[in-house]
Amino acid sequence: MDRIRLVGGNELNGEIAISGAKNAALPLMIASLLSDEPLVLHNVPRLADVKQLERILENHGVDIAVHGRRRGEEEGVGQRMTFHAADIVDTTAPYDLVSKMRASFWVIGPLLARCHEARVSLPGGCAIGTRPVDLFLYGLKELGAEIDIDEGYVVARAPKGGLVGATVTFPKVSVGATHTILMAATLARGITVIENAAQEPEITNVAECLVAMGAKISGIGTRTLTVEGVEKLHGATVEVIPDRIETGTFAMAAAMTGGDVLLKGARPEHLQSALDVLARTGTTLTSEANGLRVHRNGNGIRPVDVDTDPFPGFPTDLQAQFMALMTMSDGVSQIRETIFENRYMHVAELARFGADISVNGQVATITGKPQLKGAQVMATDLRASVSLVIAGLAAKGETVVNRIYHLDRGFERLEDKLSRCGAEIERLAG
Ligand SMILES: CC(=O)N[C@H]1[C@@H](OP(=O)(O)OP(=O)(O)OC[C@H]2O[C@@H](n3ccc(=O)[nH]c3=O)[C@H](O)[C@@H]2O)O[C@H](CO)[C@@H](O)[C@@H]1O
Ligand SMILES: C=C(OP(=O)(O)O)C(=O)O
Repeated sequence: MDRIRLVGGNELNGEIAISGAKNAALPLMIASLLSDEPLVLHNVPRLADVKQLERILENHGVDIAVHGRRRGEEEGVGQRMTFHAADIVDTTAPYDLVSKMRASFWVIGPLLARCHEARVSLPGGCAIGTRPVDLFLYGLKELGAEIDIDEGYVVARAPKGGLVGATVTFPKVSVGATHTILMAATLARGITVIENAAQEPEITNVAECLVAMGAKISGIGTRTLTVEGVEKLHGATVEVIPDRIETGTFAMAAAMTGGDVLLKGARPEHLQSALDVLARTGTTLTSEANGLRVHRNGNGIRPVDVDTDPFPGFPTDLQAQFMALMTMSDGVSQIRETIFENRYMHVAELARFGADISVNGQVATITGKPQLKGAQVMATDLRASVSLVIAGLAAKGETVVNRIYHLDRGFERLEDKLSRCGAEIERLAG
């Protein structure tokens, strides 16, 4: 299993190109199931999760083409891919494919809408809590689906003539359930109103893609989405938004090591709450025409308290990285994780660097130290893994991060991007 070795202590200086967002690319790829015409996606990141979803879509009969880099295009530019679901040949998403990744469960929406049936294994994904699917099932039932759970599979059937529009009021904000019901509703008969919808930028990216495919959606970017079902969707060409979690991760890395980094292509408005928090730590953030500049000189890191929340709040996917930063603050800070009940797996690993963190229920209390020391650590889930890399970049001496396959699910060319900015970091194969 590959590992990452790094020697901490170097400032980060230079430019990092932000990749396409994993959490937008995945549902956009899934949206291709809704039409028999090709969906072309630009800026798709090269990630293990994208590869895994390709396998799942191919199993349903989707033809996938990756187009080569064009002359004059920068190396490392996102992939341009075509997804053509001319015929859905199989409406089952099997356990061995779906169990590796949470988002693969979302195929249930388009399959049910277009083929009127779906058999999808209960999902996997990062082990950060129980992650139930009750909100998906509630929403699909409201649209008229009949649902059974059979040997670990959700078996869903639409009524004769297909799904029927309805009002779906989520008792809790869910990104995945919003994506799924939104996609399903585009081909349902009549009007669907999704109340208490997630407002994450990735939802907007998908909603705008669906509109480009001929869907009728209003309220995009708000808590209430209204969808007027249409008979058919057509092909479209859509760009994946830049990854706000990758942006925030590198911003926190630069805040921790010090230095001056331009995050090229970043969209600050997609992570304003996280940037506001970073500014309060004493980091200077400047929006520039081609991205976001992050700068911290030798000043200390001020402690800041944070609660995670659905968008536009502070993202849970940046909680671990922010905790890493707080381990070297000038005082005591508290983080309250409100989205997932078990997203503190990195705490025990950060302690190996000498970090002082205690957890009581939802709240982690971090007492900052002037210096961390490099250590052997184990990556536990995607964002936890990168928090260990950030800690290692600032720690004195050598760090080895084991089990980095989690990182490859969500960070494109991480070592390359960091080493170009002066980090001493390498991948050890095997
Ligand atoms: C691939 C992808 O985009 N993953 C993101 C997505 O995950 P994901 O879509 O899985 O997260 P949700 O927004 O659905 O989860 C939010 C909360 O709702 C709960 N819940 C969810 C569904 C359900 O049926 N019942 C239920 O109780 C979850 O357990 C969690 O406590 O949003 C999360 C919250 O921003 C991010 O951390 C993940 O990176
Ligand atoms: C939790 C994440 O991914 P997933 O929902 O696929 O587990 C993530 O992207 O941080």
